[in-house]
Formats: sequence, structure tokens, C-alpha cells
Amino acid sequence: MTTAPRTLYQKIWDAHVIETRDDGTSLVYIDRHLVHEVTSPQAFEGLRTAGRTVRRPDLTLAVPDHNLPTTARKDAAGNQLPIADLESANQLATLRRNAPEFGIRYIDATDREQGIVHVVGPEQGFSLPGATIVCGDSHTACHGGVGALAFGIGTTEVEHVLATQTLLLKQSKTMEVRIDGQLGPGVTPKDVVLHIIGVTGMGGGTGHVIEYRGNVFEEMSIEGRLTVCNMAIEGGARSGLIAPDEKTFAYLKGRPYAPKGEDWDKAVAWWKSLATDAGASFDKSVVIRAEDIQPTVTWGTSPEDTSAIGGVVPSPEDFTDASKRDAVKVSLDYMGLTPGTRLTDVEVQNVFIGSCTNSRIEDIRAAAAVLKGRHKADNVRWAIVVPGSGLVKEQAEAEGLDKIIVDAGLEWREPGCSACLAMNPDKVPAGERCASTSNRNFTGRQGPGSRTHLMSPAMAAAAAVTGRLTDVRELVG
Ligand SMILES: CC(C)[C@H](C(=O)O)[C@@H](O)C(=O)O
Ligand code: SF4
Repeated sequence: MTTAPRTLYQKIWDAHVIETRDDGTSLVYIDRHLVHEVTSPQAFEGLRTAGRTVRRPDLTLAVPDHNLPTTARKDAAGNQLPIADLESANQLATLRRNAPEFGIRYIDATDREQGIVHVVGPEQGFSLPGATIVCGDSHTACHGGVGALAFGIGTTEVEHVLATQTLLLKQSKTMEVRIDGQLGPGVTPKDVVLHIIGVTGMGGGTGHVIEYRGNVFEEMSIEGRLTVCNMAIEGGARSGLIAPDEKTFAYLKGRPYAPKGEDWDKAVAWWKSLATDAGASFDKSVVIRAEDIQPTVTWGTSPEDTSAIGGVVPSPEDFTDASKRDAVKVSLDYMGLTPGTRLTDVEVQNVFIGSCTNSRIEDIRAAAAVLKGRHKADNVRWAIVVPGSGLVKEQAEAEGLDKIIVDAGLEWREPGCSACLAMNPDKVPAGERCASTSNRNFTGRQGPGSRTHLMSPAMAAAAAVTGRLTDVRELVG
């Protein structure tokens, strides 16, 4: 073992490598495997065909999220309601069948712990600092918010992990995104990560694992850290990481799957040793001043198409790179936006507050704080708030937030991926705009022809109230 200063990533990597081959690939041990209905059916089928079992069912947790409607799931007698869409129904039924067949822990659609896989993992204490975590889902990076090395994998790899609890990987390069200073009023973790991607670009993190460093992340809540790491992938990185600290330990302590008693103390001692050593170097470094970050929204069809809310829709000519110029032309055309338009003049007809990026209790609280005593604008046709899990839903209801939301004219839904990707009945109609707290604004992401503007929960709530993109600081603070 090397004694040179190491980064957080290097330490977790070193602790999990089983062997490194001559071609530079390493066999890496996987501590936790999260499974959802979309990317698992073929993997289970592969195991079945080969007559294999799941190597560590106890380290695997399955939960449905993508295909579930977010309307009521049970009838008055408590029976599960049928799912109208046949493909969704089939995918959900397949996971429900596969999990017990392979001895895997399974949270069902109507269990109170059900939720989006990336909300459930940390909430259950299944995602832990220093752990390697995988899921057949690109936003697995999210779990880096508790200091786990977490990344998305494809269905073939899902099968490999189910069968062996290992993966063949190449070591990534390291990238540091450092933000020190004081965030201004109305600037939330979502604004921080949108701003970062605006600076680094969608490809800025390619081939790298990002560690977010600086007092801004140290002072950030765990929910906020999960939001930031969730979008590491949108900046091209495989994983995002934030060093575990006392806040992380306090957040995880006592959660159902977290270690207990002496095991907890041993775990904390190890977790404390994981922070990047003084003098460790990164392959790439980006430094941003906290004071430069404003409440931020996207105007285009790439998460890097960001602007401070006080800005205007850019013109393709503003970009020096020829291919970006062309992309901006296409993007503005799809988005129905004219260069020079003030962002705060852009009307929205839909509002979506939810997704694995922004559906935790703090997100719902932030939205409710803006909505309290206000009402959605008449031109906002559809506005839904979708908690990330049944437990978030319960907590929000215990705090009376659901009532504030409903009184403001928004709908309060059951947990799931919902309008983040429209693999379920929650869709944004073609040609309409959505103020959305999700993580992707790709063409057609929220439904064919839908136009997405990414932003924080407070900003989405502000847009619901005024019916246009809005600087939340005008409403509160
Ligand atoms: C359906 C799933 C494979 C997909 C992903 O990998 O991320 C989805 O969660 C998404 O956000 O686009
Ligand atoms: S909420 Fe959206 S980004 Fe997250 S896992 Fe679901 S579909 Fe993917």
C-alpha cells in the first residue's frame, strides 16, 4: 500500500480492488447493488438461463420507481390497483417476481419505504460512506453525497454483479471542483450544480470521478450533497463524491440498514480516515467562487445550457465553438425561444417538483416555503409535487406541507420517477414548457415535444406562482 497522499476516490478504490490485470483493468468488489424494474429483467433472465444464483442477495435491494403511476396505488380495501400501461405493468410484475425468486430484498409499490431508488438507498442506510455502490441507472452517482463511490452500470454489468458481486473496471482520473465562499440568498444546491455544469460543460468530467470540495459542500446538508452528486453524470463524470463527515454520520445513524453497535463505531472510524489527504493531487481542478453563483435555470436541451435567472436567452453567435453554435440553433428552435428574450419573460404551463435530484424532505420544504399563502398562476395548467419516497411523503404530511401545496393549487402525488422521464402517465404535452426540478432537459425527456427548464424546488415553486420563469428572491427574502 502506498504511503503517498491519496484522494478520497483513491482510498475507496484501493480498498475494493481484488486484482489488477496487465491491461490495466481491475476486478473490483461491489458493496451494494440497487435494482429497479427497467434495467433488471434481462439480467435476471440471463442468470436463469445460465442456472446461476445471486452471489450476495443480502447486499442487493430492489425497488420499483420508473414505471409506477404517481396517482393512488390502492383501492379503499387496500388492494393494489392495476397498471393500465401493459409494458409498465409487465416490467413491474417481472421485478416483483424476480426478487423473491432470487432471494433479494424487495420493497413493493405500496410499501411505505417505496420510492426512487436513489432516494431509498441513503434513506434506508443502505448507501454508506466508502462503499462501492452500483445500479443499472445513470444517476447512481447520487449516492456520492454520503461519500460512496457510486456509478451507473448497464444491464450486462447488472447481471455480472448479481452473479459475482464484482465488476471489471478501469480506474478513473480524478477531478476536483472546489467552491469556497458564501452562497447568496435563494442559491440552493441545485443552483450550485447547474452552475458547475454550466462552467465545466457536459463533457467536462468525462473519464473522471469528481470530488466536490470547499466550505460550500462542507456546510451543505446531506440532501443538498445528494442533489449535487446526482448530477455529476450530467457533467460527464462517472461519479461525484463528497467526503463523509459528522453530518453524514448523523444522517445515517440508526437507519435500518446502517451498521449497529460496535460495527457502527468501527465503520465511523474507517469513514473518518477516507477524506482526501493534504497534498494529494487531482488530474483536473476547477475552482468556482460561491459569490458568483446565482439562482440558475436552463434554457436549452443540454444541462450545460444554464444561465443566471437575471439573464437572457443567448444567441448561437454568443458561442465560439462552431458545433456548439449549431447545437444552440437546434436547441432554441426546439425550445421555441428567441435570443435576447429575458428569461423571466418565459411562460411555463407545467411545473414538476420531484425526481431523484430534488424530492427529499428539504426540497419539499423549500417548495412549500414559497407556496405558502400563495396560489399557482392561471396559465399553469399542470403542477405536481412528487415526493421521492413514502417516508418523505409521511414526513411532509406530518409537517403539513401537503396541505400548503394543495392549497396553492398543486397536486400532491405518490412517490416515483414521474415526469422526470415520462415512462409513466406523468407527461408534459408537446410544445408546452415545464419548470422542472429534475436533472435532464433533453429533447422529449418529459414527453414527446416537451420543453424542460431545469431549476431548484424554490425556483420551480416561484414559477408555479407567477406562471413564468421567476427569480425566487422577488417572492421571498
Ligand atoms: C431508465 C434508466 C435506465 C435511466 C438512467 O439510466 O438514468 C433513467 O433513470 C434516466 O434518468 O434516464
Ligand atoms: S427520477 Fe429521473 S433521473 Fe432519477 S432515476 Fe428516475 S428517471 Fe432517472
